[in-house]
Amino acid sequence: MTEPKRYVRLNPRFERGETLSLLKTEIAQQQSTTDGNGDQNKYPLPVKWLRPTNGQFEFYAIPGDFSLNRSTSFQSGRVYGMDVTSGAAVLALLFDTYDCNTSVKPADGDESTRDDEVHQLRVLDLCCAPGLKLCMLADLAPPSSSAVGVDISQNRIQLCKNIIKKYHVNQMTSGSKVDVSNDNQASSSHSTIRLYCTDGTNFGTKQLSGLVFDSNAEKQELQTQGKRKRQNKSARAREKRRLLELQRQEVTVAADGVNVEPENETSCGTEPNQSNTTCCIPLFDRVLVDAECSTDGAIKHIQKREASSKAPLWNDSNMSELVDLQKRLIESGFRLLKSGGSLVYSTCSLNEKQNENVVRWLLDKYDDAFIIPVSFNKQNNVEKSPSFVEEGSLAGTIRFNPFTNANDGIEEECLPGTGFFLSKIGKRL
Ligand SMILES: C[S@@+](CC[C@H](N)C(=O)[O-])C[C@H]1O[C@@H](n2cnc3c(N)ncnc32)[C@H](O)[C@@H]1O
Repeated sequence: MTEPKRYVRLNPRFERGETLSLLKTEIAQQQSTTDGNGDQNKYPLPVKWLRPTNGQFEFYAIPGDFSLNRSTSFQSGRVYGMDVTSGAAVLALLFDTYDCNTSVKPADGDESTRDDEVHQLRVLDLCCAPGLKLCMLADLAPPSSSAVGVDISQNRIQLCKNIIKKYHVNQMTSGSKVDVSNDNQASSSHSTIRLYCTDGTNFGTKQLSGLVFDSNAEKQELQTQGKRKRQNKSARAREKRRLLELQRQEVTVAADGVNVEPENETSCGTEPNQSNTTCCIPLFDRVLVDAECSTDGAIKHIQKREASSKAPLWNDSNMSELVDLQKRLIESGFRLLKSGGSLVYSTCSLNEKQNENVVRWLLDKYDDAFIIPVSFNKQNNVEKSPSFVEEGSLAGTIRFNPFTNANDGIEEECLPGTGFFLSKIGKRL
């Protein structure tokens, strides 16, 4: 099996030209120390089939054998190592120009439109760790939006925290560390990110708990403790108190009905100002359910499994448990979605049971759920979708198939690094 394709997404906090030029130099340097075929000059190569946002490409292909971890571009937080398919899920969730029935047809370099250009969004990522999609959601949502990430795994949520600190909290301006003395600017122009370590299948149904990170609180803490890397005892206690208070406020907002329509819709479906509303949190405009899956589409996971005899094999019994978890996750995400909002369900599996069948199950159970067909063929100067983008067995759903025989050079260069399924689902008003 060949090296899977690899991609980076540029961190918008840095000047793009500088980042691309640094990356190009680093690719050339690594290449000169290995037996490359001299073909590396073309990298980093923009991924054209994913339409640019704000006139700028989001993703660039890099050589499959480039050691990203060792590069300054990566270590300094200028680039995220992230597959294009993950980007496709985030863009489909935030931007309606990927919807098949939208009339918006951007011209070359035009800005993509978001259904809700000016208003801040409340976004939920129900299986968020390690957090690359969550970071992208927070980067591309309108200013002052809030992004809430939930994950059941403590280890993975810790990883997620570190990634958010690296890319969001420590770096707010071009090429420099965050100016913690200017907290207003920092918190008003970027999305706030909160992380909960808890079970996504029942998030919001009972007393809210598990808030482990808030990006604004983290910035304030940086301000208080300066550049010290390790927190002392009192800083940890202060952080704990602050998070508990923020968690309490998240619930109070819904219970008091402070946020007028449509925020007075709550996850418990109860009206504001009723005494039993303390268990409720405000619903979300957008929800991502990037569910736990068998990872059979991910080339690097396949390679790992081939190399290890310990990797779990899927049988009827654990597969049906997995599908059951996926159904509970998608149902929970749909319950937390506002009417008129949209949800993306995705996996890095190409197995119909974990994909189309889970979505079919939701559509059968909820009359107000419907598919919003998505397409990636409206990108610049390209009339048809790349051949590795296929429609799933359920109309309007999308599969990225990296095992396709790409039929032209450009497609070949920008084949996804993983098999991936995504479906966009709306909730009727
Ligand atoms: C495919 S990964 C998510 C990747 C992530 N969206 C990203 O882009 O970095 C699936 C995640 O689901 C989490 N998970 C599994 N069961 C869960 C549950 N019941 N509630 C919340 N998260 C869960 C796993 O810990 C894992 O981190």
